[in-house]
Amino acid sequence: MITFSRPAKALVFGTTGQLGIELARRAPRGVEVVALGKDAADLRKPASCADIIASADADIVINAAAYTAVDAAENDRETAHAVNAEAPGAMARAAAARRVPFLHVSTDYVFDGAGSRPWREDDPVAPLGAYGETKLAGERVVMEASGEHVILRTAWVFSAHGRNFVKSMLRLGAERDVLSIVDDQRGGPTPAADIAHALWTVAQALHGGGGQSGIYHFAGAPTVSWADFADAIFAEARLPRRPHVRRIPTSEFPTPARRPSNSALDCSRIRAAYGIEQPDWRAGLAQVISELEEGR
Ligand SMILES: NC(=O)C1=CN([C@@H]2O[C@H](COP(=O)(O)OP(=O)(O)OC[C@H]3O[C@@H](n4cnc5c(N)ncnc54)[C@H](OP(=O)(O)O)[C@@H]3O)[C@@H](O)[C@H]2O)C=CC1
Ligand SMILES: Cc1cn([C@H]2C[C@H](O)[C@@H](COP(=O)(O)OP(=O)(O)O[C@H]3O[C@@H](C)C(=O)[C@@H](O)[C@H]3O)O2)c(=O)[nH]c1=O
Ligand SMILES: [Mg+2]
Repeated sequence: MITFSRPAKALVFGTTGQLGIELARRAPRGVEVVALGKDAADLRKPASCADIIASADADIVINAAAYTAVDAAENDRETAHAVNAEAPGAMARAAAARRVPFLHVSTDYVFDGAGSRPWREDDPVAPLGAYGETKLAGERVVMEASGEHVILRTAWVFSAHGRNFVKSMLRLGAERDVLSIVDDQRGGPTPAADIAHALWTVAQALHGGGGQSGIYHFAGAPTVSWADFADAIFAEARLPRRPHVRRIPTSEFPTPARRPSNSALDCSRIRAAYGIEQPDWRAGLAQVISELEEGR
């Protein structure tokens, strides 16, 4: 468990999502967490989120809220832009005015997925869809606020809560003998618990006066395809019968939003700056599945 050397008050936006839940569970010693759900802070109203920061007397602000429905965003760009870009911008400016660090989360979907080399933080961005575009716009306004900030780009997040690929596979796997899963999109599945730990580590460093602002990549290892990930899920889960994963190309699984083929993130910068290692997602997967099976 992380311990802060001086007491701190952390304002966390987002309580019901994968990351919001894990941030609350892993709150470091010495940190008072004030977590705000949509009822208390609606990111569709950026100015009201900024007002909360302006009057909160917090030492650190973490944004775990976002519009994450990748396909729905294609037809709901305005809402996605308000939540993923305008609100984080307003929040970052309010935090900067109070000289408080702002921690924000972004995505591998800012990249177009070309090539096979893991993406570095300063590689060219070119999102393929509305979700990625609005998240990229969010990164830019957070940086332009010019306060102390860390933007953690992560990928393929999973946990026992919320909507994610692991839970989708367990649900579909209980219903079908064969699942067709894309095998030509590769990335690093990332346990939400490990992202929470990384963010609290960064928060501790910034609060203690160390730590460098900027964008950092943080995703699980090893890099796999969605089909590989599905196989690993079925190997770990205790389903009555193990479904067969049929490996298909993306062309056989049409979706409203395009996804990157290569989503792998090079995570060396955060190791150098903060000593944060890439987690092995297989350990996190075992934990998430046992948490889900205990809950049954
Ligand atoms: N999920 C993934 O695979 C990935 C996620 N990310 C990023 O990581 C971060 C955390 O994602 P994750 O925890 O998985 O997301 P979830 O979809 O699990 O949770 C999103 C959270 O945002 C909240 N939210 C949505 N709209 C609003 C709004 N208008 N006002 C206030 N709160 C709102 C939701 O609240 P409610 O439930 O009430 O709607 C929920 O608490 C995000 O920045 C996301 O873009 C990056 C890469 C991959
Ligand atoms: C359910 C299903 C999905 N798929 C494919 C579709 C897609 O390419 C891939 C994963 O599906 P999902 O809907 O979970 O993926 P998606 O919602 O695109 O997940 C993304 O969410 C956002 C928020 C991010 O930031 C990304 O990092 C990424 O995690 O698997 C199949 O091939 N077969 C299936 O039966
Ligand atoms: Mg999805």
